[in-house]
Amino acid sequence: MSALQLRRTLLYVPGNMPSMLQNIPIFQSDGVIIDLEDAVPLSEKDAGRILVRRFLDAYAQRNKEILIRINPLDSKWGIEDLRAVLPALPDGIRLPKADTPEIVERLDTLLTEFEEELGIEIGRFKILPSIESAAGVINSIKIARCSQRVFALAFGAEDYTASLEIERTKTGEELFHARTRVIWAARAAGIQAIDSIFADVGDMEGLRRETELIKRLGFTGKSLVNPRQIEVVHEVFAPKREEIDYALQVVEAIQKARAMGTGVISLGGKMVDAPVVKRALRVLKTARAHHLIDMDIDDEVIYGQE
Ligand SMILES: CC(C)(COP(=O)(O)OP(=O)(O)OC[C@H]1O[C@@H](n2cnc3c(N)ncnc32)[C@H](O)[C@@H]1OP(=O)(O)O)[C@@H](O)C(=O)NCCC(=O)NCCSC(=O)C[C@@](O)(CC(=O)O)C(=O)O
Ligand SMILES: [Mg+2]
Repeated sequence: MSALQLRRTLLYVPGNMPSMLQNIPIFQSDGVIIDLEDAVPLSEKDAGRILVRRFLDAYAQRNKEILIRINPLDSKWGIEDLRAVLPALPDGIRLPKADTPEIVERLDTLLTEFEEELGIEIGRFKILPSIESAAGVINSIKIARCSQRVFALAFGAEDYTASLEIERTKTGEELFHARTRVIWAARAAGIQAIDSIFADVGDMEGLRRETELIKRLGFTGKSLVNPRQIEVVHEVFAPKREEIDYALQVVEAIQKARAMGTGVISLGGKMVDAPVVKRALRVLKTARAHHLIDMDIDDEVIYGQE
């Protein structure tokens, strides 16, 4: 069984704020994105990257995935950001404004050069491209496939709406097509899809509604700006007891069907066949990753034994 790495919550932490950085070890998010880009004012770009390097050097017992959002590669800070932070071995780089596959390939090449210089395994540093413009959305399938390092696509709704010169609303109609294309691109490439931030940190019900929506669309996680948002998003992504119970019934039903020599069976009046079983196994793998069940989930249930 392939284990599922949960990335439900990636919390942004501004790289120029020592008081916020120091709490990273205690946050319950699946990962953090230490930001050197938009959260850090121009006057603090240099101080910010030095602070982040010091913080990472001291954070020996890493207990969550650490990504660094560098400044765009074509800005005057991007390469300096990489030079400063990579020796402290973050897990990967979140690349903002990833509008083309070429810019991601350029980062891939730079990461290889740094890995050679540092004498570490080639491919160690991962890439999370941020799709945050119309060009990025259109190119998202090429971006998802252009490097082995790309483990997910992230959507950035704030810059996306700014680039389209439109307002971002809480109902999100204006984001629907872009979100869907980012999800299609990521899923077609077999990688995860991470939704944008929800900026109103006081509106927990709004956050819950948006998270329920983006989960239904197919995102596997969400970027966050405030630690108080973590719990709500984890609650939404956790499979519900009824879903787990139904998934267990589906698996039992299909095993019975197979024993009878058929690939389809009725459960509570509804047809159960391979796609239903596939979804059930997904629920069970997610439940296992949430420690809600401890059984082994066997992909052979879908495909049968040879
Ligand atoms: C939003 C707000 C100002 C609210 O402040 P408030 O003061 O009202 O928050 P409170 O809840 O009162 O804070 C209670 C306690 O938690 C501490 N605390 C709060 N937030 C913390 C945190 N993030 N990390 C650690 N600690 C934290 C705080 O220091 C305090 O600690 P203490 O004083 O000790 O009690 C604050 O959260 C914040 O700055 N967030 C990060 C903002 C940021 O990184 N933006 C850039 C990334 S997005 C982007 O670029 C969009 C995107 O590019 C990409 C995309 O979408 O993916 C696109 O284009 O879309
Ligand atoms: Mg942005």
